[in-house]
Amino acid sequence: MLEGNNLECVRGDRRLFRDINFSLEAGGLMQVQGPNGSGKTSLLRMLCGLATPAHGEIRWNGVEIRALGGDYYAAMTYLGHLGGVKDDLTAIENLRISSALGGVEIDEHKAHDALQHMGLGGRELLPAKVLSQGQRRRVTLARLLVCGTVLWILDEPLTALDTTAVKLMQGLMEQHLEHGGMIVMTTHQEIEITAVATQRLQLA
Ligand SMILES: Nc1ncnc2c1ncn2[C@@H]1O[C@H](COP(=O)(O)OP(=O)(O)OP(=O)(O)O)[C@@H](O)[C@H]1O
Repeated sequence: MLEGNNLECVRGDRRLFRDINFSLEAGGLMQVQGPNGSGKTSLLRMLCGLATPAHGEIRWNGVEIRALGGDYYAAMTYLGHLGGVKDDLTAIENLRISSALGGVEIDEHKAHDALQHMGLGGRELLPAKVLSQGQRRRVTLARLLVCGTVLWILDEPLTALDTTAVKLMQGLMEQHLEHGGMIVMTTHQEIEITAVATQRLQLA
């Protein structure tokens, strides 16, 4: 279970939010919503330990995430809105390296299969710089097929995706939730995801 207790975020001289509370259980989806600049990315960065709350705490299965360290990272995958795809590496290399950095080593065959599943068949060996924005996003999202983590934290995962890829992601996320996974995500796009428990966290 992921819990946020009385979370507060201060950026520069601005308080973006305070008193944010939630708990997310197996099979649960939390959609973080709010206008540009309301603090959605800041909240997600807190939830994956990249930023520290000005106040409050984040717990994973009852333990503060900073105390858990590597055990938390083994359970969680964070995909930031920039994607982190490296221009000079091929799609396969990008996927294998980002997976390894996330603690999961995959061979070329597995990377190939995941990229093919994401509709990138025939593009796997091209340097990422020649891929379209939507194709680059698909390379980033292919991580979800190989990571094996229970908690996905996704910042604007649907940006630049066409309708086919949005449907693919919808299916992938629903399958993850059906199997007891958890997802925290932001999106400015409309998407209906079936989950046993969906909650919306609105930032002002
Ligand atoms: N390191 C920082 N120092 C000062 N201000 C920051 C810093 N990082 C973010 N901010 C500010 O915090 C606010 C919230 O940023 P954040 O990226 O969390 O918003 P968001 O809700 O994700 O926005 P968007 O919908 O545009 O992605 C913005 O005004 C941003 O400029």
